[in-house]
Amino acid sequence: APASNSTAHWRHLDAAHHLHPFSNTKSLNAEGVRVITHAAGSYIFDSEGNKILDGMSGLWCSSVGHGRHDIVDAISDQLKTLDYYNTFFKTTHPAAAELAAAIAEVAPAGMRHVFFTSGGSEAVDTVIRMVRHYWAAMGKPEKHIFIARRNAYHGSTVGGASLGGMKPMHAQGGLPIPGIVHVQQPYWWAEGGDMTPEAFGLHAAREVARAIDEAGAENVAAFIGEPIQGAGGVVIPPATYWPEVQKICRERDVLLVSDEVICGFGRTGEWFGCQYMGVAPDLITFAKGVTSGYFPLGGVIVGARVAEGFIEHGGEFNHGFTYSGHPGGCAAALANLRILHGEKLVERVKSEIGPYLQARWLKLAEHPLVGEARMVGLIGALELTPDKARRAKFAQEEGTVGLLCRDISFSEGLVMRAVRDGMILAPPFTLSFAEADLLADTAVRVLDRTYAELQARGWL
Ligand SMILES: Cc1ncc(COP(=O)(O)O)c(CNc2cccc(C(=O)O)c2)c1O
Repeated sequence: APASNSTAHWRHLDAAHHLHPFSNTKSLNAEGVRVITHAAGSYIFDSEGNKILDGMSGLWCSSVGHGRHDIVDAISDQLKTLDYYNTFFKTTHPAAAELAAAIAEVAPAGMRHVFFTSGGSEAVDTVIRMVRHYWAAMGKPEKHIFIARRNAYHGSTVGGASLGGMKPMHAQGGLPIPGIVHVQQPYWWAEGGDMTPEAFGLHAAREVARAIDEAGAENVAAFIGEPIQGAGGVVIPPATYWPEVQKICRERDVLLVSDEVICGFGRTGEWFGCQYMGVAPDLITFAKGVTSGYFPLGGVIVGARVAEGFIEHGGEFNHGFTYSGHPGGCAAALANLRILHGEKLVERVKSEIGPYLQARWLKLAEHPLVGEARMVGLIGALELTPDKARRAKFAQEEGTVGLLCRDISFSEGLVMRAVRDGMILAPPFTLSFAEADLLADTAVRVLDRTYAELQARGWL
């Protein structure tokens, strides 16, 4: 039998017992899973001793980097004092109250209330229930429909996956649930045609107006969107998009929900992505970067209009989770926020490491394989194409080139994620300038190797 601390041992146990998220377990087991054993700073290490630059901050979450023992100690101290108690039935605990206040402090003006969950999907599902309850409490129960975008990602619960616009997710489980309308996404590269980005931004925003008017504004509860669509491929909307959406929603008394599970807590160089886009939502969902992934935590930040209506007229809200406000998650988030404040990491994303990496990243558009390079704060994407002028797709099945490039990147010691035939990036806020240079230099090598491989296959 393989040694108990060997790759073979962990692969054996994993293949025999572990069903992975978003995976084809059969092909994963045939290929063999990579065992990540530890992490430090901007790096992850696998059981074969490979050191890999974590260009995705895990899954968009490790904002302050790996191995922060001050967060670990804060969690440990909290759990030794209070391992668990709930926030149902007229109880709270210090960390929950303190974290709600600390989030209200950094949230956009007027957003002073927080509902806690264990992750982003639960936060999104909470919004569906909270918003519909709000409108009913306002005497308008018919305002129940949500407008969301095609190719949006809002989680993997029945509600979150229904609000999301990813067809493969809808196909498994008979989704979406009723009362959800999807509209065009503001994805200029693939859908902008001959329009300028500015014109396309307005065009995509007006799809929201059309959808609301078709459903009847009196039946529409809210619009939900990610400031920048993350899992959809880092779709950065033209600057004209969000202000127009906000105007359209205000004219029709439709609430605005900013899903900031990825964009929240500094990823764009602002505390929240809606601030980067210049809009003021009624609700914000968050998770991931609120604890830098050290402990599961998510939630909803509620603005004045909904909070006031909800508190004054909502009565008992029949919704919540066992771990809503878990002491461990709250302690992790408080320690994480202390680091974000103490090391001025949001400003660092906005004014130092963000601009530095952006300069290197945007230059990649000069590479023959890259049709567009885009980055805001520390979230970016490359669009690979065989014909830049036509923004053409590859002849091969969409995603084939992306996965090839992703595998080459891993072999070169850099994690980048593939989405369709693009590469996406979201490194830790603590990335050093030297690591940013290493990342950019490696990306060039990855693109060169991918280009050579495509030529060898006759695909270019
Ligand atoms: C905008 C948004 N909203 C909700 C969720 C759901 O959060 P939870 O996963 O914590 O339930 C997300 C999560 N985003 C997410 C999750 C898993 C993988 C990837 C990827 O890009 O590969 C992205 C997200 O990005």
